[in-house]
Amino acid sequence: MLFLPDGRQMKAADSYTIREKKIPSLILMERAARTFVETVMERKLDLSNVCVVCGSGNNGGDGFAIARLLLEKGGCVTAVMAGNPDHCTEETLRQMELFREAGGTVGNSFEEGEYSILIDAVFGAGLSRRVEGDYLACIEAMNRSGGVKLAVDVPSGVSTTTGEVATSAFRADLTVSFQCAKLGCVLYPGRDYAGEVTVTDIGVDTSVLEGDREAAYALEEKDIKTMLPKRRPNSHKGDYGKALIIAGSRGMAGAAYLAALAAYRTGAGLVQIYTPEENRTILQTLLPEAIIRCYDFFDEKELLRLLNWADVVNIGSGLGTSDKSRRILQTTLENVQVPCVVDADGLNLLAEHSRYLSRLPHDQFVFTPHMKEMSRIVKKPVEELQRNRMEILTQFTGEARITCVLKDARTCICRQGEHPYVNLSGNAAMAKAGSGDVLAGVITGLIAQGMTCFDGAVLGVYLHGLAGEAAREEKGIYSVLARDLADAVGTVLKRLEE
Ligand SMILES: NC(=O)C1=CN([C@@H]2O[C@H](COP(=O)(O)OP(=O)(O)OC[C@H]3O[C@@H](n4cnc5c(N)ncnc54)[C@H](O)[C@@H]3O)[C@@H](O)[C@H]2O)[C@@H](O)CC1
Ligand SMILES: Nc1ncnc2c1ncn2[C@@H]1O[C@H](COP(=O)(O)OP(=O)(O)O)[C@@H](O)[C@H]1O
Ligand SMILES: [K+]
Repeated sequence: MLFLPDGRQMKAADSYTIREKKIPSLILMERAARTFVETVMERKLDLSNVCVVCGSGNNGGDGFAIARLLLEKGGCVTAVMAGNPDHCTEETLRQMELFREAGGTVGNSFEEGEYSILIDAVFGAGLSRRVEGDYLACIEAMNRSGGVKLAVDVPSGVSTTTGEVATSAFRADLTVSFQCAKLGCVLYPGRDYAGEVTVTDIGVDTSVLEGDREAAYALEEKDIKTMLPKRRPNSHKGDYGKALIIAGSRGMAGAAYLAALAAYRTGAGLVQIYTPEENRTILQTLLPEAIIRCYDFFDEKELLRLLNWADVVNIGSGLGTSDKSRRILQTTLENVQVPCVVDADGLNLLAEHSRYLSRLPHDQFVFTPHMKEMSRIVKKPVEELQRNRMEILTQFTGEARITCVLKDARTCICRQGEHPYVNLSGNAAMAKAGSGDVLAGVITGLIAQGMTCFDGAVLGVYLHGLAGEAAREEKGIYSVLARDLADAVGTVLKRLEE
């Protein structure tokens, strides 16, 4: 598992390390600079005309230390103090002095031009407001200049909390981040400004973040094995859960198919689809392994019987928003006693009838909205959600007390009392109809096998992204279909088995 702290959280970890581990700030700075320069040397970059632009905070201190170490490597290096020297931190002043003692010169304004390497050490994790005035002009001039562009810790101008760029930010080819990638460098648009992100170990103790429920995590491939439900030799289908998929409407049999297929591919023992009568033949043909139960009209008794049968329910993919669908959703939300994944039209109906939210019989619900569906639920524009996704998601899950998977190129998963997760797997091949139905099916399949709603959601999203990577490998970024994703879940799980 990786921490993805924002600036405040990283500062807390830095301070903890300085205070409790007795590692002086100047030593951490020296380590940061050394690992940065190691990265430059490993990549055999041209040191013939290096410019390091420094701010007055500790990011600037890193910059001066980097300038000095590159000078020692034989580089031709100039440094620029872009900030107000009177506001320099003690460490930054000391680093500037050391650079001068080593023979370096410090300019006081950045000259636009051609460099072999241009290093941005203006702002790091301490950015606290919009970049304006001389700073803005400096960053824009840096962006117009030539050379390999490297950012120290964070590209200046990117919010470490949201990834937002309020005015402008440095456009890096490579960002060398210390100890952890910062949250804002994995969320968009910050991700685009950061370029490639590499993380170096400078010995900051991040254990203090374990106690901070706001600090975000990301899964890594090595985490999956311990999380995946086990399959025992002496077992039968009943041991891996009965999943009820309430999905599909006229012309939308595919959504039910994809969700059910994905639940099976993920390992669910038995999948039953509840869908309109006209989908019977299609689904029976596409997925003979599933039980197909069909309806012509709303039959409350039958629905309650099915809800009673299931170990996990998945409702909403392609369900439609007719009155019949609404009644099915309402009955399900009010009566289901097992974990329940609500997707797509289930969420659209819920947004129209927000009173259903206050009547959920328990907290074992997983909502899987994409940005537009979430905007309908929380009644905020998509742009606001994109700018401030974590805060809005945290507030929503605090009030609704459910697990919520907010889907996007960087999907975020939240539940009150848990660390939020940001998903780092997947790619743009997945931006295609039906991908979300597959995700709902994967999460349902994991919960069917006994995972909690939150763990099933976190792992499901990560696996779904890995499946996207495997499918892209085989079919290419343009041609992956949602059903390839469901099949690729199998490829990924098999790889993990080996
Ligand atoms: N001991 C530590 O805390 C360590 C810090 N490190 C480096 O220090 C950085 C964090 O240093 P700081 O906390 O000093 O923060 P920064 O150097 O990122 O910047 C903070 C300074 O910029 C000002 N500022 C913030 N936003 C501004 C804006 N939009 N316009 C104008 N001024 C603005 C602040 O008032 C403050 O003076 C990290 O990113 C990392 O590079 C590393 O050296 C490792 C150790
Ligand atoms: N560019 C991308 N990078 C990574 N994942 C993506 C990208 N685009 C889409 N996805 C993933 O694909 C899924 C799309 O879901 P959704 O929009 O609900 O599709 P649908 O409703 O058509 O099934 C989500 O899980 C999302 O995270
Ligand atoms: K920077």
